[in-house]
Amino acid sequence: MIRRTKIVATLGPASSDVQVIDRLIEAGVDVVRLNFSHGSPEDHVQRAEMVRERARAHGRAIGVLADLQGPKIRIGKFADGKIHLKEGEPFILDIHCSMGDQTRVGVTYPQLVSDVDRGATLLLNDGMIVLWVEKVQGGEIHTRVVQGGELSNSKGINRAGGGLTAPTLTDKDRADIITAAQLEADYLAVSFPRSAADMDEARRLFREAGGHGALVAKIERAEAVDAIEEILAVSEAIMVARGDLGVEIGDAAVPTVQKRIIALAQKHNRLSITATQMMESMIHQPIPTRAEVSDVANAVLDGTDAVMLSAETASGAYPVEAVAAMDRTCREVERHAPSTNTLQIIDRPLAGVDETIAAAALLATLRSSIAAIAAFTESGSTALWLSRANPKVPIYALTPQVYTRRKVTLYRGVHPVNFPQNRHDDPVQVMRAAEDELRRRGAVRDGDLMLITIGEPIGSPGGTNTLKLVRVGDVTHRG
Ligand SMILES: Nc1ncnc2c1ncn2[C@@H]1O[C@H](COP(=O)(O)OP(=O)(O)O)[C@@H](O)[C@H]1O
Ligand SMILES: C=C(OP(=O)(O)O)C(=O)O
Ligand SMILES: [K+]
Ligand SMILES: [Mg+2]
Repeated sequence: MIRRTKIVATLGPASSDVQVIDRLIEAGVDVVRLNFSHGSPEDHVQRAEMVRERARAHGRAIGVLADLQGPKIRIGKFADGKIHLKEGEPFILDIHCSMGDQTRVGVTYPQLVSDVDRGATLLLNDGMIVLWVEKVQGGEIHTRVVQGGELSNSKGINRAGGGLTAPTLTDKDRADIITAAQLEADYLAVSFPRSAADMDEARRLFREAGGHGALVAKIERAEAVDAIEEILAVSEAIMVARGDLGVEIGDAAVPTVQKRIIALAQKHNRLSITATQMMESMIHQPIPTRAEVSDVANAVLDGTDAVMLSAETASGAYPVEAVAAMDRTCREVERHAPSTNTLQIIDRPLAGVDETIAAAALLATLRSSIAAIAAFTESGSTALWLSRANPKVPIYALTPQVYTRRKVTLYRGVHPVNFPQNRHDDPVQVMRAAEDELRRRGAVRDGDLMLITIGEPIGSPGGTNTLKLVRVGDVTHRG
């Protein structure tokens, strides 16, 4: 069975050459994430081009998600790339330091010195390293290591209890939005939004720069959890960004927030990505822990559209194995799990014609054994409605639009298919061609039942109004 939950993999130094990208694609990556917190704009442009070139070679569509850094404070770089901090040692965050060593490191946000005082606790690398502030002296924050460990280049710094003062979109983000538009990002992820206004501002800048992609609100601060409904109203997708979120609201609060916001996204017909530390131990080990497998499985059961890999694929030793571990976990869970939220779409008042068609399609899959759904779509909206209905049957989004094929890579249960069509085509011929295409792909066989959704006129967005139940290979309906 084809996997319904999508896999997002962050690209970095461990996943930048053609061989690794090819293996990631073969292992089943659906969307790549370019993390603008690391690397240069040129690196990201090159990676996006390489991924698209390799995706074409594999006959696949792969989405590109550009993730802005946001107002996150980060440490600078180390001469040796990383150091090892031991409990009890002194360590200095120094705004004038350009190359770090065992005693000190730079910070990206000089104002940090006025934001912290003696007694503050600083959490580095999503809370892995804990520093206690002893004194602030000029441009130096003198700390004592409370919890040590490995500290490498550009790791984030949070203050325990949250409270960042910087605005959501930094000057770097504004420049990176232009790069994201130039590399035709299919998704733009905004870090640390507090409100709908932050998302509106990012969208305005992205559209002004010519960006066509959808917007992802990263839920990673307490204010965003409180403002979740207004943020969902103006975003196509949310990310449960558990790294920073865990630091801000406490790790123990994350699982229930995750469940709540995935359910809300589903209810509002929005997409959701579950992110961070999903297969963390695979940075160093070829197999995941049981706890990590359970974490991925639970996100699938929560109904997330996608599960995400961060350092596992960006800088870890086993990027391909990490994708493979996610892939087998998702498939196994999907085989046994009941389809979540299935009846929600049928129970609630239906808003539009396309939503009604999606509900009818879902009902058909519950009553008959349907092998696949072929959805003709221009903008992807029919595919989104069908995906929100969450049938157990694969949904093939048939579209001539390359942007749409790349966008639906994130939609749970939806698989993009390149399908040329135009408004003068005869609908009967078009549907027959769809049947042949799915048969050619092995998605259906002669004798199977399949559903087709289509609108009139063919090739115009938003017009889906027809649901057809077809027996594959049956010549009588072929007109
Ligand atoms: N483009 C990149 N270049 C270098 N290192 C990267 C890149 N992307 C990710 N990484 C590494 O992987 C780690 C985890 O990835 P991610 O979650 O994307 O970043 P972070 O947690 O730092 O925001 C990063 O801290 C960094 O060490
Ligand atoms: C995905 C996240 O954001 P980033 O990796 O950019 O810090 C997170 O905080 O979980
Ligand atoms: K980021
Ligand atoms: Mg974050």
